[in-house]
Amino acid sequence: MSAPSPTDAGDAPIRVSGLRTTFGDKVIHEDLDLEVRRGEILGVVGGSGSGKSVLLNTILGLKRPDGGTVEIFGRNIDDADAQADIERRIGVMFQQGALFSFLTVQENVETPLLEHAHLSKGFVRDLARLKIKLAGLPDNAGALKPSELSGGMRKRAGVARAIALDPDILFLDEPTAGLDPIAAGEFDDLVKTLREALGLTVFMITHDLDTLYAICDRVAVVADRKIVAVAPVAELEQSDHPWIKSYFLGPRGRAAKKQKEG
Ligand SMILES: Nc1ncnc2c1ncn2[C@@H]1O[C@H](COP(=O)(O)OP(=O)(O)OP(=O)(O)O)[C@@H](O)[C@H]1O
Repeated sequence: MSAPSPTDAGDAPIRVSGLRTTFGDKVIHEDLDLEVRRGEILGVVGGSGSGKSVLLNTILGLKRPDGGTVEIFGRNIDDADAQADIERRIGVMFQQGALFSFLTVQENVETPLLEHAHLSKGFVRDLARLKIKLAGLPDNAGALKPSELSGGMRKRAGVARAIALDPDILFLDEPTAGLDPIAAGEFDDLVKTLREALGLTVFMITHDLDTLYAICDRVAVVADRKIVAVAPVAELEQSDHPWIKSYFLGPRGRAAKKQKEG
């Protein structure tokens, strides 16, 4: 068996160790550890203000840690030489899709391809069309501006842009927030299909219990400034941690479990 290459971090493409983050005197994370396994869909949950978005921003290199390390594909995100490679191999869909409002969907999806891949204009156009289709949007969606899309379609357009460069990791920030249950279920199906079709590792912040039950292999719980548990939902249901207990065994948690079983 050949040794793994430096960019091939065994089965943990994301590894966070001993993370400390602060805003002034306020400590958000202290000694936080998290490993995301290759090919899994990891849901990240936690109470409002527990630090999920700050964790995401720190992993993405948008916020500097005050202590500890973040490695993506086995390389420290602080390593200037690794940054371009890491950036090219991850896709991010922020809440609402974060699309450029003055560009069409097609142009939004072409943007990362034009920035990072040295391809002909015609090839970029065809690739963008393919990603739009993969994200489950109809052919005519490419010509529309984000304001002309429904909330669900906007999120799909955000996904199309996030997968433009064939990333290894897809980060999703509350992807089903604001969608009706049918659109949310369809979005879950899309994430699962893309994971299988593209071999993605998915890191997804969500409040949506249905999503956790439907598609997440494991769920990481942010509480008490760290990750207090990472496990499949069935295991978390047995946890004694007060927040986890109230989250999974409260009325909404029970309803989501019932729907999954039904
Ligand atoms: N730019 C900032 N300056 C100061 N404090 C901040 C900043 N960004 C976040 N915080 C604080 O960090 C803490 C964690 O915020 P974060 O947005 O990560 O929570 P969250 O778990 O994503 O919450 P929610 O589920 O409500 O989105 C909060 O107390 C928040 O007020």
